[in-house]
Amino acid sequence: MTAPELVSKSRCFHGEVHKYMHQSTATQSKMTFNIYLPDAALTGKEKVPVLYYLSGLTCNEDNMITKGGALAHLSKHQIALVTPDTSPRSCGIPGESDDWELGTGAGFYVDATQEKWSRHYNMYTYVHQELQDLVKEHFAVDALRTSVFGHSMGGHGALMLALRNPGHYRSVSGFAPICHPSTSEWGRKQFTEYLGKDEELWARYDATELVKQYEGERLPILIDQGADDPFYKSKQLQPSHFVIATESSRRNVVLENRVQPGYDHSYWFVQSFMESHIEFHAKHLKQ
Ligand SMILES: N[C@@H](CCC(=O)N[C@@H](CS)C(=O)NCC(=O)O)C(=O)O
Repeated sequence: MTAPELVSKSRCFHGEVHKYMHQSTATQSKMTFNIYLPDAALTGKEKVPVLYYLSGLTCNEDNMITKGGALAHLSKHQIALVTPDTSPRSCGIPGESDDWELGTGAGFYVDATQEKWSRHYNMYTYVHQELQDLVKEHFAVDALRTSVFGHSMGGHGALMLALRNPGHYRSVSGFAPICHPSTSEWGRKQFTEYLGKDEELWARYDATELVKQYEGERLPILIDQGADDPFYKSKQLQPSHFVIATESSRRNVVLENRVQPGYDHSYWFVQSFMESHIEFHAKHLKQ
């Protein structure tokens, strides 16, 4: 695997934030990501646990790492953070950037099967496999201690990745995750476009459908949802569907679901609960 190309490097909270670009096999395009490495990982003294964060619609690799308020807490726990982009970019697909809910910035963490998108839009393989292989090879992270979290579309991506791959992620959490994409406009629109009309295939990427079938190792899950989030109110997120599916199927998942009065969908909300999510992951990553 060719080494990623360093684009920039900045010191921050007793560690460094690096931005890299690399040619991806999964997406057949250049991809960028940021990685925060605490000093222990930079000196090579020890391999540190690693958290992957998946962003929401319209985001790139920078939104969370610049305004999520995560780095001080990651430094305290000596955990690395990887923030990938949310889609391939500038692939030459007709209309790829015309709609903020589709294409650029909206990859939905699936492997597209529809011809228009299938060459490049393979974000599932990219974030779950290719990027993690690359990070493991080039940085001092302990891949056996990996967890995943995310926001909105990325919160769903995190839940879906963890439920599809029992034992791979120690813990998973979401800030206002889309929870049942087969039943909400955010989800149906993108699944139809990327995966076609076969709803059985959708179910393999839908966190609520996946939790009904989960047979893996014990999976700790934390969800925070702002009560004043307009996308929650308009039923794009549907956390209650996920809660009911979890409770009724009695699967090997331990879910803490919290609704936070007064908070909306923005990074003001995300940064308000970031410390609590990192404490949650640190507990499981250090066991
Ligand atoms: N552009 C949309 C909002 C999209 C949105 O809220 N995106 C969330 C993720 S779903 C986000 O994190 N946006 C980027 C940011 O706040 O930095 C609108 O105008 O309603």
